[in-house]
Amino acid sequence: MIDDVLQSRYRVAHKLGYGTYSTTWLCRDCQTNKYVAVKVGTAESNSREADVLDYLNHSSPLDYPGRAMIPSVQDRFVLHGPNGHHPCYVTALAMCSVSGAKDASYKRIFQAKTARSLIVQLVLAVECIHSKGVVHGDLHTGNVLLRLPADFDQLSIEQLYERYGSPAPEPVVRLDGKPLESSIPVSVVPPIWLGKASEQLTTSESNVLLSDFGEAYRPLNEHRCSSHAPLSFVPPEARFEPEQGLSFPADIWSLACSIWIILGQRPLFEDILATPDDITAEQVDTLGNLPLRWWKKWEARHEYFDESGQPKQGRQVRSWDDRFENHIQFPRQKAGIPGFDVEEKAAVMDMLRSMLSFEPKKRLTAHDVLKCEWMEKWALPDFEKFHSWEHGGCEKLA
Ligand SMILES: Nc1ncnc2c1ncn2[C@@H]1O[C@H](COP(=O)(O)OP(=O)(O)OP(=O)(O)O)[C@@H](O)[C@H]1O
Repeated sequence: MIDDVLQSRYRVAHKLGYGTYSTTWLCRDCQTNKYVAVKVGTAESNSREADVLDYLNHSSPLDYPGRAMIPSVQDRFVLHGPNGHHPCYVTALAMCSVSGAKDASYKRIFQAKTARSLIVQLVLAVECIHSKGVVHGDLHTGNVLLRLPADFDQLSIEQLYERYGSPAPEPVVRLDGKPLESSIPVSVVPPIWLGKASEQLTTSESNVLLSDFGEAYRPLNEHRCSSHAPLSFVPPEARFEPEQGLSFPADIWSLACSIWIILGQRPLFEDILATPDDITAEQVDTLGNLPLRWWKKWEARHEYFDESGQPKQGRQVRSWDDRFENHIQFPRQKAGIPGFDVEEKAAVMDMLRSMLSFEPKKRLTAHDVLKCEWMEKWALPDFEKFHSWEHGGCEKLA
């Protein structure tokens, strides 16, 4: 696939990564001399994601600042291969995801100004899609991409390889030694890494693209009762009240969990080897009692709590405040990266607490989040230093 030219236009330079239903390739657009990402769906997969992106980019209102963080579909086509028809679409190339930048870092922390700017952009993006009646449905930091600087396009493919490494194909072999079927590629290429470690990312480089709209839905037209987001980002109503259908507040829960991990080092609800019951217990430890109807429905509650709702003896319980200290402030201090003062901590905790109400209807909307004290006093000013709000969108200044 490397070096192929798709549609007589997109030269495949490297692989960016893959998911369940697609592989994304780094290509050079020979018409514009710019790099792009070409997402190639698995055979016979649908083109829903590109349809959602087209809708978000072309439906009114057009003047939401968050539209700048929604990728636009530059081109669409279908490739025909031995496995069938593959829907493809072309978007801007990104550097890496927010979670990728953290994974590339030993410290796993963003500078405070960078974190604030990333959060503003993520909330603006969510406000924009909600205003158009769309729920993202899979919000987490792996789906928050960071744009590349414009001068990246000046690199030739040779210079790209010199700086980031050439593709290194590895042969595909069957463990039983038999020959490959004709539908299997003879080699595969490990993805390129264009990103940076989280603490090295400056505010002016922190330009967000919200990606992966494969799970997006319009709650007014479609009943969605499950969430495919990673376990620690899944809203509790998906577990306790799926029959009610998920809606915009489900994104707000996942948005709060994403904000937490951008501010600190570790997720709000620890998900390593966790079961859905472990996550519910973490949520109760952090946020207090579940609504009674959910509490009664939760069969495993006796493993974590006694009849009066007190944590079982010997179980380590970490409060909301402990988590802020241990997940956000202490790792920052240890990494030598400034944390948040008492006043800012109170404002950010207040905002997150109101986004993490167990009752979906009581959660803030994305629009409300933008009006919170923390946003107005701390986050928006940092964001505005590097971005302007002109032209109905938001453009990078620096
Ligand atoms: N525009 C882009 N620029 C750079 N990298 C990208 C771009 N789009 C996707 N990627 C990378 O490609 C990989 C696959 O992303 P993709 O959104 O296709 O799948 P996913 O979310 O990992 O999985 P799934 O298809 O199961 O939802 C990820 O590592 C992602 O960071």
